[in-house]
Amino acid sequence: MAIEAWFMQENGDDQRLPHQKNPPEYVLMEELEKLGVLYWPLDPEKYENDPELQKIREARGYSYMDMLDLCPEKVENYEQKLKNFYTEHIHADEEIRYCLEGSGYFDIRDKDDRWIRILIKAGDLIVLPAGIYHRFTLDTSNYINLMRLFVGEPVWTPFNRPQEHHPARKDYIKNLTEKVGVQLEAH
Ligand SMILES: CSCCC(=O)C(=O)O
Ligand SMILES: [Fe+2]
Repeated sequence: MAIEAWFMQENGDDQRLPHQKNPPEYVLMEELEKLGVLYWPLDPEKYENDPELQKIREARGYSYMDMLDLCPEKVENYEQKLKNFYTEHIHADEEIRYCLEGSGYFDIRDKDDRWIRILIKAGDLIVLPAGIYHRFTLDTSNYINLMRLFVGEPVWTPFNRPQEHHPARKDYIKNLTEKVGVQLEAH
């Protein structure tokens, strides 16, 4: 199964709706790859003892892992956390999430600063590169259970936009410029 992604139609509607354009404009994995996104489809039933997951963790140094079961009973400051997740931000490191149950949307900015909405569902392991502007929302299913991975001691700190002088942002832009030859405007 491939990952599903599309350019967003931004309007004032509920963030949990798909926000597809009419007609829809889908984005292929190869375009996401150019933006630095990585993706593996895995078997979520096997997550506790999955040689494929193990291989990825070893290859990329993902030594740390924990679970984020996004429901109001299990998460402190649930509403505030959801708000923070949907505030456009970057991190100094990769954001690595493996969806075990439920689903949700990761929105990322493309090279022209357009929002691409990525549907993440059970079995999807996704890596967002350090320095990419992004945000996250639940979808109308209102539930997701995620594995969080990290290289070494985890740092989850979000840096809200604008962050044009953040080293991770500068590095990201530099890589993107070299890779696809685009010049991003500072915002
Ligand atoms: C719910 S995981 C994704 C949210 C996010 O972008 C983050 O935690 O930094
Ligand atoms: Fe994030």
